[in-house]
Amino acid sequence: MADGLTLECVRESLIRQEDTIVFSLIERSNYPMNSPVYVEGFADIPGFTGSLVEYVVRKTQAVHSTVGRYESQEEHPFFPDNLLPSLLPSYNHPKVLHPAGDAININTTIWDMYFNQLLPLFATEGDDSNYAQTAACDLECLQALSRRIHYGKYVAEVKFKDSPDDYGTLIRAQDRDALMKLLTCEAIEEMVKRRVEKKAMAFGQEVTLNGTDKEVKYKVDPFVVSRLYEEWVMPLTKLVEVEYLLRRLD
Ligand SMILES: C=C(O[C@@H]1C=C(C(=O)O)C=C[C@H]1O)C(=O)O
Repeated sequence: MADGLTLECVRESLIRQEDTIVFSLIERSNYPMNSPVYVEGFADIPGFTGSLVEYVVRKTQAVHSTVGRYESQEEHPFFPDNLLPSLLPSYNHPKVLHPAGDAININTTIWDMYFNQLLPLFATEGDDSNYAQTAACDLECLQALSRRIHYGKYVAEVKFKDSPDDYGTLIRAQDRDALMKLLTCEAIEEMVKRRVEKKAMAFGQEVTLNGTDKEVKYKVDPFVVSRLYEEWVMPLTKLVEVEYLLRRLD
């Protein structure tokens, strides 16, 4: 995103990212829970002791880092240790964020939320042995959620630029609670919740050719998607916003 960062274009990006999140949850819902994917040591991979999903995320993100994925300020790896630098020439991604924000990475919290809170809400019980496919879907969900939540840095930057005096006073006082209050817009949050619920209905509807089906079935419960946003996605985005603002004048 170029220098002309506005709240409107930041909000548009968040709206587009809702589509990616809803679709990634729908893709994951094609598989049951497949719990062996999450059991440490189950895959018995030589030289590796974690779970299959951890293996897939680590290896995929390691490859992506060698082609420059994490040079973009919009991207955050789940396992930042030991990532290799990019083999390609720099893409010259515009650096619109304050460099002190680069250190903010809450993917550990996102990982925990996804596996311990969200997945049990929407994955059906069962095991169909599609472990690699399941782990690949989890990776897509995690990346989509991580990108959206860390986009809070852009939200914070644009809000700071729009009202530098109001934010500046609170940043100098390092007043976390007041910053949270100032950046919160409840009317927007209400719209986000309603919109993602509607998207889950529209994108996840089972389409049939005969019009006699009385009960519409959804691949992912629209209420779960709305709850995901209310309880985790928006609060974590705002947490990133506050963390970013606290460092904005460093
Ligand atoms: C993104 C914004 O800032 C805050 C974060 C929101 C979110 O995570 O969706 C929504 C409203 C605000 O509380 C905004 O004002 O648009």
